[in-house]
Amino acid sequence: FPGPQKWVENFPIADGVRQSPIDIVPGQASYDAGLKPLTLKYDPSTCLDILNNGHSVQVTFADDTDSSSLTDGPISGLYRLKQFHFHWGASDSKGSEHTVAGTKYPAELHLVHWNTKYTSFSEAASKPDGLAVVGVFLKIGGENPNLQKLLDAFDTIKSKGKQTSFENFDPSTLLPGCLDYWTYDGSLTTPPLYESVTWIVCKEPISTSSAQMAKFRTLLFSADGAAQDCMVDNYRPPQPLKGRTVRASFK
Ligand SMILES: CCCSc1c(F)c(F)c(S(=O)(=O)NC)c(F)c1F
Ligand SMILES: [Zn+2]
Repeated sequence: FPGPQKWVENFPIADGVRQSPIDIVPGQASYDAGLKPLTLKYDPSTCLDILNNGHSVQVTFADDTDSSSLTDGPISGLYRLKQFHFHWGASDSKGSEHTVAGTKYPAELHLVHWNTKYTSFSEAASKPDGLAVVGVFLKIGGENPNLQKLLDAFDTIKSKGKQTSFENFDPSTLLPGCLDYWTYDGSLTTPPLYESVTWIVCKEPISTSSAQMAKFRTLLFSADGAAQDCMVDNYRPPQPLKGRTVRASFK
């Protein structure tokens, strides 16, 4: 799985006009009074399992009903939660995909939702209005007890392809208190890099501890039996804005 610089060979859209992530420059974002507050309604009973997919740790949700959904904010219609996952660094000095005026956070949470105007996630994933991803930065501060519930499952999903049941987790416990956000049109940040994502990046980070970040780094990119390859630096660097506007939901 080659690094970000090589993706363009197999995925030419890597050099596309609406690639993600980006560096968000607050002073250059335009406040849009028409942007609504986010409505996130998550039902813990839709939480299914936790998986090491070889690129990140992912928690997957049942998306056969509207029980866990995103509405309002910059989007129209209803988007269903499919999964959430993280990106992080080899040290606390890097790891987030989006940056804020050049500042890197140690990690970034992505809550992936798909537009129910389409019949499934996989149909929506390649459409220009198919996905809405809520991004939440993690900063080093106090230990996060809600995050700890995820970390406690990591020993059983250390290597690529490992999966274990993970039930009754409420993803809203990983959201910041303030849901002010920046929004822009972008893409998946891993191949196939589809330009199908309405990005909604929360201004306020959540806290995690350095010890908790170290736990993320115990995961492996590699499968059982293969040479151990620590899962770190699974973030794509910021991409050119190419004339896009970043809107802010707050002054
Ligand atoms: C067809 C992709 C399968 S679901 C998925 C994912 F696995 C992922 F990693 C990202 S990301 O690009 O890394 N973060 C925004 C996504 F957006 C996703 F929708
Ligand atoms: Zn992601």
